Amino acid sequence: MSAPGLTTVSEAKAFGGKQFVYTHRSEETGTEMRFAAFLPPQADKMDVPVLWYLSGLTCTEENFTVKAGAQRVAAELGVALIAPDTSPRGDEVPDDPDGAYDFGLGAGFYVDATEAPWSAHYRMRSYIETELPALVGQALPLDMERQAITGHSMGGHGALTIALRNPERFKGVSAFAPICAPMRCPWGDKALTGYIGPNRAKWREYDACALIEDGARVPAIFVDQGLEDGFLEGQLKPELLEAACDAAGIRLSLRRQPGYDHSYYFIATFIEDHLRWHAERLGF
Ligand SMILES: N[C@@H](CCC(=O)N[C@@H](CS)C(=O)NCC(=O)O)C(=O)O
Repeated sequence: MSAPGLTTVSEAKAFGGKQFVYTHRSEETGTEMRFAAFLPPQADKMDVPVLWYLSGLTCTEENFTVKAGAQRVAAELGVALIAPDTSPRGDEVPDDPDGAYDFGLGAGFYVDATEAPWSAHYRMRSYIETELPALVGQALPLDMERQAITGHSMGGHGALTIALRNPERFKGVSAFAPICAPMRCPWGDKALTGYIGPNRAKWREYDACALIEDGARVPAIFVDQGLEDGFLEGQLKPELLEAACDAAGIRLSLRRQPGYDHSYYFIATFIEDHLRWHAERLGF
C-alpha cells in the first residue's frame, strides 16, 4: 500500500493481510525512523482498530514482527499491529559511551530526554504519543478511535506509562514482563539519570507505579510475567505494580507463568491471549 509520507521498505502478504515495513522522516527525533505495520484483510474495506506494540532493549521493529507470530490472530480479529523502533538511529545519534545495550541506541526508554547530548534526538515519548499516531492515522486505514497498547520489558514500561498518561486514547493496556518501576531498578535508574537528569521528581511521569501513586488511572491492566525470567527480581518487579494497583483500586490481571523466560518464545506463547483481551475491550 502506498501511503502518503511513508516510504515502503518491504511488504509481504500474511494470513490474507499485509505486513509492511515503512520509513519516514521524523520531526521529533530529527532522524529517519522505521516501523512495522501489519494490516489485516479487513483493512481493504474499512478502517481497522490498532494495537501498538512497544519492544524492549536491543530491539528494532523487526523482533516482534518476525518472532511473536501475532499476525494470524490479528488477521482473524481484524486489528492492525504497529511496532515502532526503540530509539532514533543514525551516525548523528549518540550512543552509550561504553556501548552498553541498556542505554542509547536500542534503548530509548520511551522518554523525551532533557539532558545533553541525548535531548537532540532521544524523543521517543513524543514520537510514539504524538507524531507517529498522527502520521499513521493519515496514511493508513486505521480507526484511531479504537487504539490499545502493549509491549515487552522496556516496551512494557512504555506501554504502561503511555497508557496511564493518555487514558482517553487507549481503550486497553497490557504488557509482557514490563519494567514496572524504573525508578527502583538499575535499568531505569541508569536511563532516567542519563536522559532526564538527577532530579528524581522529574522521573515520576516515566514510572508506572509513581504515575499511579500520583493519581493516574486506567480501568484495567493485563500483564504476563514468566517466573524463569532472569530479569524478574532485579529489574522487572511486578510486585510493585501489584501493590500500586491494589492501593489505587486498578483491576490488574497479573499472570505469573511458571517456567517461562524473558524471550520471544514467552511472548509468542501468550500474544494470542493479549490480542483477544484487547479485542474484547475495543470491540473488534
Ligand atoms: N541478553 C539480551 C538482553 C536484552 C534483552 O533480553 N532484550 C529483550 C528485551 S528486554 C529482547 O527482546 N531481545 C531481543 C530478542 O529476543 O529478539 C541481549 O544482550 O540482547
